[in-house]
Amino acid sequence: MKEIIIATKNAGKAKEFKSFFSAYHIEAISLSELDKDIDDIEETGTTFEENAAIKAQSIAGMMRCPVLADDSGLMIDALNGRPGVYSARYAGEQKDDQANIDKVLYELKGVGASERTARFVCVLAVAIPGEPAIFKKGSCEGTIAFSEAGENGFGYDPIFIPNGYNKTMAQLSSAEKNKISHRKNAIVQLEDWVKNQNK
Ligand SMILES: O=c1[nH]c(=O)c2ncn([C@@H]3O[C@H](COP(=O)(O)OP(=O)(O)OP(=O)(O)O)[C@@H](O)[C@H]3O)c2[nH]1
Ligand SMILES: [Mg+2]
Repeated sequence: MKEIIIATKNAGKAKEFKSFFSAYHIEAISLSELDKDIDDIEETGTTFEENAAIKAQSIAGMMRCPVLADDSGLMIDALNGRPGVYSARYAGEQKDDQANIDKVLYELKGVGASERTARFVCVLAVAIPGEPAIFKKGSCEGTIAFSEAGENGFGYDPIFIPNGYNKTMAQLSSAEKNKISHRKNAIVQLEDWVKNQNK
């Protein structure tokens, strides 16, 4: 089976990429599965695009093969787009999903249902040694719940209610999430490139 390296150490993302790529008979390999120990890549950018490019290009340079990276996050209108690019570390360097959720719910105390609009955003960057990077962006619109619900997914999924649903992303099955997510909406735009990897 063909393989593609995904420049992520996030187990939740890796699981979703494995599922997307298996449909094309490609194995998505995350950084945690490589034989080498890869140091954490500093995400010094201020946009999803910059951070996705930093992650994809640094691993492509090291491995000398095409690499896909995902930089993603949750943008909440009532918080002026925060946590945004800082979603993983919103409550501190330890990247604690529960602490991040608690911080968002605290900051949205007193904010009414109609003001709790938000979206997940995902930017994918493909770095191919010697070629310009390819970028694709996907989003998923929704609202922030008043409390957590659900066990599936990762990150902020327990407090994000996608538009058209009355449950959180974490209450959807992974198959349901993978049909509507920001990641899915970005990856479908890479379909031609993905299919070419298998030739
Ligand atoms: O509920 C969620 N469902 C999702 O589908 C999702 N996608 C992203 N996020 C949040 O945004 C951060 C990304 O930050 P990020 O792109 O820097 O990734 P990361 O640092 O976790 O891993 P890496 O890929 O950089 O190794 C993540 O940690 C999460 O907090 C999500 N939350
Ligand atoms: Mg990161």
